[in-house]
Amino acid sequence: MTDSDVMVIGGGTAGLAAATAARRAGLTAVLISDGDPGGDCTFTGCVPSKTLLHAAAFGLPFTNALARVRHTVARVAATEDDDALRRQGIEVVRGRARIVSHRMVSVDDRRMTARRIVLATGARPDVPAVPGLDRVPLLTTETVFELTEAPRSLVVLGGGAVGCELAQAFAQLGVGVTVIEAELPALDPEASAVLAEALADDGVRLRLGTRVQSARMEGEQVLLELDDGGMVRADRLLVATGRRPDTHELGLDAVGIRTDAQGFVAVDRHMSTSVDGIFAAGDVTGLFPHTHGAYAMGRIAVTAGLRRMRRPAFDPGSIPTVVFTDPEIAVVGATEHDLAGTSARVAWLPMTEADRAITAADPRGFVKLLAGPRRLLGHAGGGRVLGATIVAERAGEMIHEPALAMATGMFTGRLAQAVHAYPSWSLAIQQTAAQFVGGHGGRTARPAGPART
Ligand SMILES: Cc1cc2nc3c(=O)[nH]c(=O)nc-3n(C[C@H](O)[C@H](O)[C@H](O)COP(=O)(O)OP(=O)(O)OC[C@H]3O[C@@H](n4cnc5c(N)ncnc54)[C@H](O)[C@@H]3O)c2cc1C
Ligand SMILES: NC(=O)c1ccc[n+]([C@@H]2O[C@H](COP(=O)([O-])OP(=O)(O)OC[C@H]3O[C@@H](n4cnc5c(N)ncnc54)[C@H](O)[C@@H]3O)[C@@H](O)[C@H]2O)c1
Repeated sequence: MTDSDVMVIGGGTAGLAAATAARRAGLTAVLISDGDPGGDCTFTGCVPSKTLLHAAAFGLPFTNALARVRHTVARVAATEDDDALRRQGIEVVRGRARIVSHRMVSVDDRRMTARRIVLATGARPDVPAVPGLDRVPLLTTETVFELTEAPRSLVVLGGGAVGCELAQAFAQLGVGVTVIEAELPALDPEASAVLAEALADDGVRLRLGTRVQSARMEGEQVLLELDDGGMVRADRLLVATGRRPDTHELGLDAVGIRTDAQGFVAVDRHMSTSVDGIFAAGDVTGLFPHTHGAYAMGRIAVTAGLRRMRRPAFDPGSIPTVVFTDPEIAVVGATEHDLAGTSARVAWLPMTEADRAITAADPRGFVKLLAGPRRLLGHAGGGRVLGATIVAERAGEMIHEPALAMATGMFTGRLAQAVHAYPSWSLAIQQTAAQFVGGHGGRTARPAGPART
């Protein structure tokens, strides 16, 4: 006899999704959380960063913007606190869990058993091994939202999603920001170019293709020496160079759970780890480090074990990602450089030709759709959607149409036929898709190749 059907370790998005899915399936669920339920997304990730971006774009002063962040975090956290979970029948245990055996977990002196265990312990900021970095005061996403006063200057190490979003927000709040990025992210190069220009327009200084060699304090300021011979000084340093799995003292070795080279827990498509009865979901797997991915994985970690046939599986292929800068950068599926040299075709529409962008006086960006031949039918009907990159003020909303087309195997001709409202941002999707089945505004689809317009 076990204490519960499902025991979830970690109260972030993946853990909450798993516990809720268990209850919906009529199973008993225990959620072990070492902090307030909500995890990274609510307290140190999506919610504070998107609130800050919004407050900065709205022109709030720094202290008001950070106060709004704290207020918003509290509001969201209240929707998923212990009481809210107990009302759903989820037993919440506070503390740091450790796996004892493939059916048993301990929290302090308490031992609990379950038929199924879900690891959803997330990830933490990863600070690179740069000489001197361990001796300078630095901010990470776990501390940056606690600032109460604006620094005059901020250097951001890492120009990924965190680096770009927070650099833009801080710059708009009046802080002098420099971003140091070793390698350009694997975005469509045209998307990177628009983003770089937008950041520069907001006053962000970009030091691309360079690494930090050493760090030290000089008076009150942090001084970073770069491998291109340059130096950057700033009042504060934000390290945003990626994340490592939070498996510290979790006891993975006790039961032989396999991890990859970076320590992320290895799982199959059904979120099963290498140990029978133990599943993993969310950032701790390193599979798709976004909240909506964590949510999907958390549900699958429970529901896949309930079925023998047509078991739910995690397929990140048609799940979009959005960087919430201004303009937004949204991507689903393949990019053009992924498909260069294949029989795929690409259609491109600059937002300068999209009436909604013109009326909004923000014609930055473009829509790029990629389509490939279908079996037997080839490019008839425009081919099936293989990917999209959209850069636009509302790209994060527009991307869901090509994402849905991918998930349902729709061909681009259908997107072109569906009458879109004028002048919506999404009309640009119809106009781009029309290039696969005739043309739009003198533009027609061309073979995918090295990115060009
Ligand atoms: C600044 C920032 C902005 C972001 N913005 C976005 C965005 O806009 N959109 C998006 O999709 N994603 C965004 N993300 C990513 C998103 O926050 C994560 O992908 C998501 O929160 C991961 O959820 P999770 O449940 O896997 O992990 P987490 O939310 O990290 O939850 C894991 C929980 O488990 C707890 N825990 C760990 N070990 C134990 C243990 N042994 N016992 C008990 N509890 C334990 C942790 O304390 C934590 O509370 C952002 C991230 C950051 C840092
Ligand atoms: N909108 C969103 O969905 C969103 C927003 C923020 C964060 N996130 C997620 O949160 C996680 C963390 O984001 P992140 O931006 O920290 O990680 P990231 O992996 O997205 O980017 C880290 C960047 O730092 C650079 N870098 C690494 N070491 C460096 C060094 N020594 N010097 C200079 N540059 C270096 C890398 O080249 C990379 O571009 C990611 O998984 C991301 O997907 C998502």
